[in-house]
Amino acid sequence: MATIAKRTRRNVPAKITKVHAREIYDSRGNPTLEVELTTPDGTFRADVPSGASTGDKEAHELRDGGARLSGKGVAKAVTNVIDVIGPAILGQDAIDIASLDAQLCALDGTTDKSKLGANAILGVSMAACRAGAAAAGEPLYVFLNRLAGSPKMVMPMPCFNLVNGGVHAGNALPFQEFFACPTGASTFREAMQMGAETYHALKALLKEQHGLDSTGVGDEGGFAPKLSSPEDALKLIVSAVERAGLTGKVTLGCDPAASEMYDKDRGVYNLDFKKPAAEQQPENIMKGDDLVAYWVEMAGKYPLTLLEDPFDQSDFESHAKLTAQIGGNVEIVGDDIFCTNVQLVKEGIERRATNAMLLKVNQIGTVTEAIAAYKLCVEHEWGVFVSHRSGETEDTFIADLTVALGAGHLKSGAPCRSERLAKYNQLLRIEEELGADAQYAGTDFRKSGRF
Ligand SMILES: O=C(O)[C@@H](CO)OP(=O)(O)O
Ligand SMILES: [Mg+2]
Repeated sequence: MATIAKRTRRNVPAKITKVHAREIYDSRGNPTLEVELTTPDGTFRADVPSGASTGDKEAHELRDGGARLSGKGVAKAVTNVIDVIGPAILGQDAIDIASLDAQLCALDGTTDKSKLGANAILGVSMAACRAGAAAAGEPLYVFLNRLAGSPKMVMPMPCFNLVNGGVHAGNALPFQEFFACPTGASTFREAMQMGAETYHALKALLKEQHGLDSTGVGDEGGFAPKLSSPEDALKLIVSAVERAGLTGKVTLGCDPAASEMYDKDRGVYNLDFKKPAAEQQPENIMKGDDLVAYWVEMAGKYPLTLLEDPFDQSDFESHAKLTAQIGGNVEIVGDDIFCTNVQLVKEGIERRATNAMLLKVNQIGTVTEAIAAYKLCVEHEWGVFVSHRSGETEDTFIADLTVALGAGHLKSGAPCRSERLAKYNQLLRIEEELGADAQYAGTDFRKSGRF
């Protein structure tokens, strides 16, 4: 950590002198929010991402009424930042993130941030962290590490989303994300190379087996081939890993985003939900227990190390059954079921629903609350998997946050497309800056906050 140690922490107040916001566009071509916060150290920017397979209990993303071809705008959220939040926080110290975030929550006054918008609030919270880091004279990841009181900064194991399905792609694949996880790398740089090589091997395989038109990509940069069987996707990644000469070093992960395939009225999971009714097969309509058995089978057949949202967000029972059966070997991550919300995570811990939480800052709306959810997980020896959203920007905040927390793993899509690579490339820079002190999580990726 040579470079960092040489810096002297300034810790001068970072009085906020101006708050500005504007509408920009995300990686899906939809409007999203950008915030700029000015202190004597300069102007600090943060962009807010946006999800497609959102959890029912996520903090409220404020969108304007009416539909444009590019999706609903965020003009109201922009106005809330400029006219409501700005005047209220002028003169505040951006170094004191906890107080600032508490003030933002109080100003909103609702439990789901629906008055001002979680997007408006989060943009200010993230930009303030950047201003605070500048005032302290530290890189963002060091500032966030102290803010979280996390014992160790760790380079995360990146989970590369190589095959896209679900609501992120136009194919018939029911599961949303299939990951290649370079657990066997020894540095983050090597993990990146493994991810990129597996990606290229997969592209070549897809061309050979499914033709040129199979190499189009989904929302997160992974390929979206015309497959409908999830097992075919798992097999393809196993073959790509083999072709890249990385067998044993790269394992698999999957986020089926099962809330999307849950038929509430019938209480069943429909793995053919993207197919016309006439083509749906009875064996692909499953009850909770059938799907538990399906996942146990998949974990036995494939080198699966991580499984996110294997059931609907309301189905704590099936989550708990699966965690009891395979949780020792496979990290079972809750995304829609917890929404980075301390109250929901508490319930999950009591019911032993999973053994890890997905952390998305915009699901809860302030950096402070996301850190609180992280701390609760660490106390209970749960994993914390940091995540981008399917609608992303060039903002790299989550890269710094993941290192800062020592969360051990993150997902930021495929190793292609700049909004995804922005995070991975920032991690390459951080690893270089940490120098000899950089520790890569690798096979220990589940030891979030306990390295
Ligand atoms: O389900 C997820 O984990 C995410 C990110 O990959 O997708 P979205 O942002 O659409 O919710
Ligand atoms: Mg998910």
